[in-house]
Amino acid sequence: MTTARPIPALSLRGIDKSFGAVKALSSIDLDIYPGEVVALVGDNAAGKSTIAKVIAGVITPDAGIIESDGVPVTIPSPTSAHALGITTVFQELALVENLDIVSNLYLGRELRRGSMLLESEMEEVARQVLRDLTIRVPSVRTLVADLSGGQRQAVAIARTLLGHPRIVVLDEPTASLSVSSTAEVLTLIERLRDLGHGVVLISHNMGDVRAVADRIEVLRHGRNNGSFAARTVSYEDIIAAITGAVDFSNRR
Ligand SMILES: Nc1ncnc2c1ncn2[C@@H]1O[C@H](COP(=O)(O)OP(=O)(O)OP(=O)(O)O)[C@@H](O)[C@H]1O
Repeated sequence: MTTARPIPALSLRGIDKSFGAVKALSSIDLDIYPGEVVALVGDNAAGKSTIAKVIAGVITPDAGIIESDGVPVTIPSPTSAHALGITTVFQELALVENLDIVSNLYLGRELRRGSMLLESEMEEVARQVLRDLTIRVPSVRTLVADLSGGQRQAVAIARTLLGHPRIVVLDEPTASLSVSSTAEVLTLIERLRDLGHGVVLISHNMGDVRAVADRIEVLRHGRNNGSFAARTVSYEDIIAAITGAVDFSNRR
């Protein structure tokens, strides 16, 4: 007896996107399942960030179908992405250095009663979110300026969780992090999966990808070039797919 796979939380089919003469995406397919880390890998200009932006509602595709839980949808804006339970943490972290963790978590969506900020309520939720993700910081009142790179990335990810997303897209979350900070962020990604989120991990770092991904989707020149189970694929096959040494475009 075979067990049917669940319906993807988000499914992209035949997504095209051009910027003038540059065809950034050509008929891209991508499925994101709950409780799974799918890594999106590929060389520079392969189209990874463009896909992240399509999912985030930052850019609109020229063609293709997007389904959320099997239902056709459009994602014309970041607000509509949020409404579908999609949250994206882009490379350039949008944290404010001279504010503390609580203020950063709630930036632009502070809890208020009338004109009064509900500081202790925000502090309590902040503690809970950090606890759920097993993120260790000196205090929720520590300034972001005093955090390590890994802790900052963790706070940026925790911030997205306040919106109770189903899908978390992480664009190069370990770029420019130290070895120990990278390890913290990878543990956090596993935690997100264990909490049932569908995670899209965009990364150039094959070590990171192989450490946490369940599935690896390779892009080359804006096209799919293979879908691999991370546990069993060889390093050589991934590199061959990324460089185009082997055409894996039918392997889906
Ligand atoms: N806003 C834009 N205007 C014009 N061209 C763009 C734009 N965004 C992306 N592109 C082009 O689309 C292609 C795919 O870019 P994208 O940023 O998605 O690649 P990537 O795989 O994320 O690359 P990298 O790993 O270098 O970040 C590139 O050729 C890029 O120059």
